[in-house]
Amino acid sequence: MTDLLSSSPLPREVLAEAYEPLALFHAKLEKEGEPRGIIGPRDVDIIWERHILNSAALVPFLWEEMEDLRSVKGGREPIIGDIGSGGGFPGIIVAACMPDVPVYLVEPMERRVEWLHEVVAELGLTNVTVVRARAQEVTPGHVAGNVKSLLPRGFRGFDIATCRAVAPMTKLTGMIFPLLASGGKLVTLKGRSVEAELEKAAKEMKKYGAVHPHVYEAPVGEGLEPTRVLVVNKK
Ligand SMILES: C[S@@+](CC[C@H](N)C(=O)[O-])C[C@H]1O[C@@H](n2cnc3c(N)ncnc32)[C@H](O)[C@@H]1O
Repeated sequence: MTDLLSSSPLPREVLAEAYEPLALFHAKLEKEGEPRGIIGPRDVDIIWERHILNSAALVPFLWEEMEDLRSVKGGREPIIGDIGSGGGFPGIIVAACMPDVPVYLVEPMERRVEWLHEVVAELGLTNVTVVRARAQEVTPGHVAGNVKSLLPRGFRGFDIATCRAVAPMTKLTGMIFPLLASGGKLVTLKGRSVEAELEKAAKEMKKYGAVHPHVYEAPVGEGLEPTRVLVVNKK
């Protein structure tokens, strides 16, 4: 099976300098993704669109939030935590597109963690740390002993948390906001039901100091269906 976008110039145009490493990721996904349970059988010919370009739609929003954070963090480089990375979405794509930003991939499942280590090595990504843990185990003040050494010294939370397809906002809020630094942001890919999710999660959002939610339509590439990005600030 061949990816519908493999002969298109679009991936290279959208990904620019990240195209080369992400083409390696694409090749690995095409060959090993389905047998290793990383992607579904119906995804094999839409890896560029559904997984790689879809994840990359988050990146312009991350640059913007990083600018915001840099101005209040006194020049300290913000760190990103991708929570529930699975096969590396969006975390691997974010790391390839932002090679100077430290990205932590937080994923509890051993099989996926093994895959993520391989991907990081094969793509030559030097800004990624794979952390085998549940979100609750990288929460400042409750960091599990076995993951402490993987996180920055004096870890006070991620400045930005990214994620895709991990949980609805009612559940995601309690998972993500405790592991964000104060003033941090959740920047997540969401489906069409995002407004309804936000409405249902009002109580949890209040409890965890999740404020100013904004939903954006995010382009994936010319001729492709856009996706949606939700940005929420931590008080
Ligand atoms: C449906 S998959 C999505 C994977 C990837 N983000 C994607 O979009 O393809 C959800 C992932 O969240 C992980 N996960 C589940 N509970 C978690 C928790 N408490 N903390 C961190 N990750 C969790 C699962 O192991 C799984 O890899």
